[in-house]
Amino acid sequence: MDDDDIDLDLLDLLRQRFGMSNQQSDEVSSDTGVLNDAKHIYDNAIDVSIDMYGTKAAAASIHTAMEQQSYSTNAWSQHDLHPKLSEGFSEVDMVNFIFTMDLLNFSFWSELDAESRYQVEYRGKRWTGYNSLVACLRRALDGGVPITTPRFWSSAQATDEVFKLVFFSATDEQIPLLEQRIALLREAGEVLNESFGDPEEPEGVDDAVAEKGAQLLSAEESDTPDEGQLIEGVEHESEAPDSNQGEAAMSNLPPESRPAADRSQLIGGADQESEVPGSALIDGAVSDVPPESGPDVGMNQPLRRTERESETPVSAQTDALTSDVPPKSSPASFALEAKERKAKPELKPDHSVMRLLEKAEHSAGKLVNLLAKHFPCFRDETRFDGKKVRLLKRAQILAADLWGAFNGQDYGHFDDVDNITMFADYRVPQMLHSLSVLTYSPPLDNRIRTLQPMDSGHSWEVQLRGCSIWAVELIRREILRVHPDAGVNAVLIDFFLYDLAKDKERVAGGLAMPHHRTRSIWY
Ligand SMILES: Nc1nc2c(c(CN[C@H]3C=C[C@H](O)[C@@H]3O)cn2[C@@H]2O[C@H](COP(=O)(O)O)[C@@H](O)[C@H]2O)c(=O)[nH]1
Repeated sequence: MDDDDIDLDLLDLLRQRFGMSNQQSDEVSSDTGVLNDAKHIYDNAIDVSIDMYGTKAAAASIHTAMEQQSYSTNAWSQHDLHPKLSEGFSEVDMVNFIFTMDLLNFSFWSELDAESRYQVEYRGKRWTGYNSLVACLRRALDGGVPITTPRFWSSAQATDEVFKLVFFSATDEQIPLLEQRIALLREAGEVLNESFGDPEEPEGVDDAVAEKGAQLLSAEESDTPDEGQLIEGVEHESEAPDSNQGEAAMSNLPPESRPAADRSQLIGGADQESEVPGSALIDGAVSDVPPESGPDVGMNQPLRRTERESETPVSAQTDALTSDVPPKSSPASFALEAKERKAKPELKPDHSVMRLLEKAEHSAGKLVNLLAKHFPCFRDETRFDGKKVRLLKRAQILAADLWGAFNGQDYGHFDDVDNITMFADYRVPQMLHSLSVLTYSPPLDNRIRTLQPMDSGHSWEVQLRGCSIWAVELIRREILRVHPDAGVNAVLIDFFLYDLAKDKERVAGGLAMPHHRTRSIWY
């Protein structure tokens, strides 16, 4: 071999040494590295620590409560707004809905009070937080906008105005990071089309069909006064404040296409009757909520699960702020109404997300790594103590939501779902602190109590997120140490803690300790 020849073996060795191996371009590991990175953060954290006694007590209480409630993946479908096969969603509809949802599943917290904060009107109720996102998606689908079809996002019909109507608010506050959400959808649509699209499928959305979807948005009047339909025609009640670009853009729309916003119906959520009985605090776990401050929702008082089946689930009631209005028909029946009312545009199914799932070969870890590899917006990584750390919250919750929605079958079947960690958001850390699992240094504690934001990537934020992941891992290990057959994993513990946090927030008017405030697309 003379000097000019490239030593391909050496090149391959170097590529593999520096993680550039072209093998990786075809295959991904099933190891996400998140748990190891969380342990690294915990081992080097100085402002967040994990209390052993609090962790043991929380593990016992969480296990008891989960047993009492037979908490399982079934809880996922008990959420009133989550799409269900039984409602007429096909498998591809479900997969695309969940991908869209977890693409945008971040940063819903608001500086405003319950009445003024961003909220979405759907099925005669007002929804906030995570539920506001799910309500937006369902409302758009009811209104004939193919918001969960990836091909639509980068099509000519998906204008900024259309997106802004999808997320339009029942108050003056628009959804946080609206511009970023629109950009993420377009970017993800391009990636899906380029890397996972079906060559036989048309490049863009069928214009005539998408045009009908857009027309439904701006129709002058709907035949049936239907909260579920994107509301058209009525003059926007108030001029959009300058700071609210999204609303301002909408106020530039022709009046007939601006969403109505009848804010007179808003009823404060906090003074709503509590559905969930108050209950003794969790044995052994000291809560931040002093007893005299009113009933707290401990974990040993099972949520009235039957109510969750028949009524808006407790975790969603925080977000249902208005008077009862008979819930809107489900998308399946709406589709029939739409056929009578207008020719509901039938978009050809977009299988690109399904192809992405097939590439993961029923490995949640591979799916998470594929998402991080192909989609910058899922690449939830940062640096801590001089080391790159991966947290991958939305990539992991996407795998978990599929697992929950399909009850671990079909497109929700993952052989390694137990390797998925807690999802490092802002809600579960708050719950872990209120259970005395996480403790904070005085300056961090003060920063959170005084509602001062912290930058994305700040050491405090990374410690909160990493230590939360590790704390849930320790809770999982403790439950299985005492109850080897408990059948819990970090996903179910996380889902349970999130739902519990929402229940406590609804019943106790918010947890005594607020959550940390970072405006971020990562969680
Ligand atoms: N760790 C964790 N974080 C979660 C969820 C969920 C909802 N999951 C549903 C699926 C199954 C469960 O039963 C839930 O019904 C949303 N979030 C995050 O919280 C924040 C929103 O909070 P708030 O503004 O208060 O709604 C935001 O960062 C959002 O990404 C979860 O489960 N775990």
